[in-house]
Amino acid sequence: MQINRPSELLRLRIALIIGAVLVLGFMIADLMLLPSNMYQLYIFDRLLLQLPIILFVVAVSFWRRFIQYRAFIFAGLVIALSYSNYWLIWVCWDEHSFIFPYEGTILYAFFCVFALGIPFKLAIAANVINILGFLGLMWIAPVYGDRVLISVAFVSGSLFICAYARYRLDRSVRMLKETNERLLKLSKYDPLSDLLNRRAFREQSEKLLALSKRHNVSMAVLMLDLDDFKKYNDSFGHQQGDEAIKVQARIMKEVFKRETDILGRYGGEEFIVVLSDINKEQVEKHAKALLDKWREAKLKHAEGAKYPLMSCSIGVAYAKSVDDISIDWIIDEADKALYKAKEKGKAQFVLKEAQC
Ligand SMILES: Nc1nc2c(ncn2[C@@H]2O[C@H](COP(=O)(O)OP(=O)(O)OP(=O)(O)O)[C@@H](O)[C@H]2O)c(=O)[nH]1
Repeated sequence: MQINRPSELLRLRIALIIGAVLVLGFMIADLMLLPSNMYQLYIFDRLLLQLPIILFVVAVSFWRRFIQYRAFIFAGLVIALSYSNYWLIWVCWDEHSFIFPYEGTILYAFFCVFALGIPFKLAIAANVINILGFLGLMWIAPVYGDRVLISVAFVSGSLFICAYARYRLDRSVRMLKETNERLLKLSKYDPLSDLLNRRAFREQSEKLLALSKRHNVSMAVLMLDLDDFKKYNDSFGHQQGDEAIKVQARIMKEVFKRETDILGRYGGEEFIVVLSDINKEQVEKHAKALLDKWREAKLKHAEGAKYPLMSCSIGVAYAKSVDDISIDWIIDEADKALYKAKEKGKAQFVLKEAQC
């Protein structure tokens, strides 16, 4: 699925600014807790280290490849913020014997992983680096005394839960996307032939007609119908009939390969193709190719069918100019041509030059 870049960028910038405001908000609470001789040190860490780091990332967000690399940048951000916090904990303890709380590390991790959206694998990597940093800090400066072990367990446990929650969330989002794609496909495609269903076909052909009108190009509609299909079904069974429908769809896909070609299942054994910007000779060539491919398929027909091999009849409506035509009208013209092809003996095509 394609992400909407401008709104995603804006959302991330707002999240970063909220992060910066939270750092400032926590400063007020922390300053009430800290002895005044540590203000300078604390303000240095928050205003001259952490805040510039966040603002640097805001500035980097204007880089044109930011969206592509954002996960790595945010992983770097959470590591930088956590290590600046470790530095503060260490200096507070080393120079002032003050026990600075470690909870900020956990807040940074949850904020960056969930609000900024660091994906699971990078969240694991960043959190492992941060846990190792915390272990190192406790090794060189056992700030929390006999609570060191429980502090290490609390930080490691919280960062692990953070990464695991990200894993679950990523998995749920992935499953939701897959389900959505499946539902979208089901709502657009006929499951048996894997061609567009009637509704989706109509939508797309209306769009193609509008486009053809704008560019003043031609349009053709081919209506295909399997010959004596009732007899085939009655002889070989419905399931075998379904196989013949699949062969028809395969043949259509082999013949019509342009991105703009619209292929649909119009009804039971009726199929439809809409082509744009094409000349009459090319359309005739395609119709012949469809008939040839049926001959090559050599699908034995039922006893009593007009031909020994399965075939289809094709009605073609060709409009050199589409200025005044509607999709219903040109389909109707193709239907009339199909009727003629059936009348003339089936296994052939009839082309009608459509003029309003
Ligand atoms: N197996 C199968 N048969 C289908 C499906 N949809 C429609 N049919 C059958 O298609 C047959 C269409 O029969 P008719 O409309 O009488 O046309 P026909 O026998 O092909 O005769 P002509 O069109 O004159 O050549 C019917 O027997 C339907 O049951 C389907 O999805 N699967």
